[in-house]
Amino acid sequence: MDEFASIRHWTDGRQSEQRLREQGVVVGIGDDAAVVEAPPGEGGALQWVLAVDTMVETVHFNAATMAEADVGWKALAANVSDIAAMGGVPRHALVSVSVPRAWEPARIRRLYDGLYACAEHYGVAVVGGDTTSSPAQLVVAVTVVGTVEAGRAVRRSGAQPGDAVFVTGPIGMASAGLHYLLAAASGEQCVPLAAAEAAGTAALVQAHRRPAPSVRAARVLAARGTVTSLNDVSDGLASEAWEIAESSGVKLTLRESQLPMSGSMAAYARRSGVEPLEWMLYGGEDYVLLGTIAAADAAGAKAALAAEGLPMYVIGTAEAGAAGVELVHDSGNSETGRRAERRVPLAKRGYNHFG
Ligand SMILES: Nc1ncnc2c1ncn2[C@@H]1O[C@H](COP(=O)(O)OP(=O)(O)OP(=O)(O)O)[C@@H](O)[C@H]1O
Ligand SMILES: Cc1ncc(C[n+]2csc(CCOP(=O)(O)O)c2C)c(N)n1
Ligand SMILES: [Mg+2]
Ligand SMILES: [Mg+2]
Ligand SMILES: [Mg+2]
Repeated sequence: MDEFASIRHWTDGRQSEQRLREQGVVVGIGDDAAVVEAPPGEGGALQWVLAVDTMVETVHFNAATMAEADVGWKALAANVSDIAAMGGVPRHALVSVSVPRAWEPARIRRLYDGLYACAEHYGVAVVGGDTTSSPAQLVVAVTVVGTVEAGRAVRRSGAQPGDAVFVTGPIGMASAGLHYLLAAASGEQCVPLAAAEAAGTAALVQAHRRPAPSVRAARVLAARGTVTSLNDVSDGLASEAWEIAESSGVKLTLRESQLPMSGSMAAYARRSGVEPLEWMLYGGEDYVLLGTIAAADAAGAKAALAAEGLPMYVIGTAEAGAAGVELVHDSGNSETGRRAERRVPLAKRGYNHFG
């Protein structure tokens, strides 16, 4: 199959006319560039929200950790997560794939199975991309275009002293899943989900392979007008917290006892002799949101999300002071009343491509 036949094989007839119409697609896959209608805002102008993120074989995944469809899902999801982190709605995606010569077109077709599944889940129209060969590794770069109500994008820089700090889901699971997958890997085979089910790590593996960005939660939160900053957790909680702290000029104090830890992660950490806090603070790829909100609205926001079946965990506070992040070790025995609190500065550490 040549390049053009391959592109058709991967993308032809994958999305309904209705989805494309809904996202104002005038010219989709098949011309020099896509053309989409500038969406009219409901009750006000919209602004564009643009993001691109790349996944590279051996850096972001390998043959054992993810199947092709997982790579497709996650490549789009990582971008959808960045749009969510601005309070926006993801709409259009451009997909660039650089394919090793040894890869059959059927493998990329499977990548598109996952990518289109994610696109459908979040209402995104895939409108184009680019295709090249690659000397060795697969590279997937996805660009997502979204919209946000004019002037309402939620930045990293708005956190105020007194705000509550929150996350929209458990953290550390994706990293624990990766730990399991790397340990369970044997040869070039993708570790089957059935093996993870038997090992009690299926939820962790799925968190790693199929992250579910908090678009809905971000929209509910942003509409309240009380959320002062948002960041999605790609490089790890500590690293993202540092970004908010530095760009907002505040100190974030996180309470260890409030960090949402999944039961399966805690159980797997115990079994494998790993300190779970390491995954939660420095693991990354959670694609939940970390943010700050006016303290007076924290309970109201939590209730509004709960009404939609969405979690929100208050994990700390923003304070005046030198930009930085502190962790309060407060996981002492609350029954005996011995809660010796210890504050430690949190290292500005996380996944770093050049670190
Ligand atoms: N090569 C580049 N050229 C121009 N801008 C870039 C480049 N790489 C990153 N940026 C910009 O730098 C900022 C931070 O990018 P970064 O990729 O760290 O954020 P992120 O996408 O939220 O995190 P992650 O990639 O870890 O998910 C963004 O505004 C991004 O658009
Ligand atoms: C095989 C394998 N080894 C290591 C990792 C861990 N990892 C890679 S990139 C990244 C941060 C997010 O990426 P980015 O900053 O590019 O968005 C993390 C935590 C993995 N997923 N697979
Ligand atoms: Mg990025
Ligand atoms: Mg981000
Ligand atoms: Mg990163």
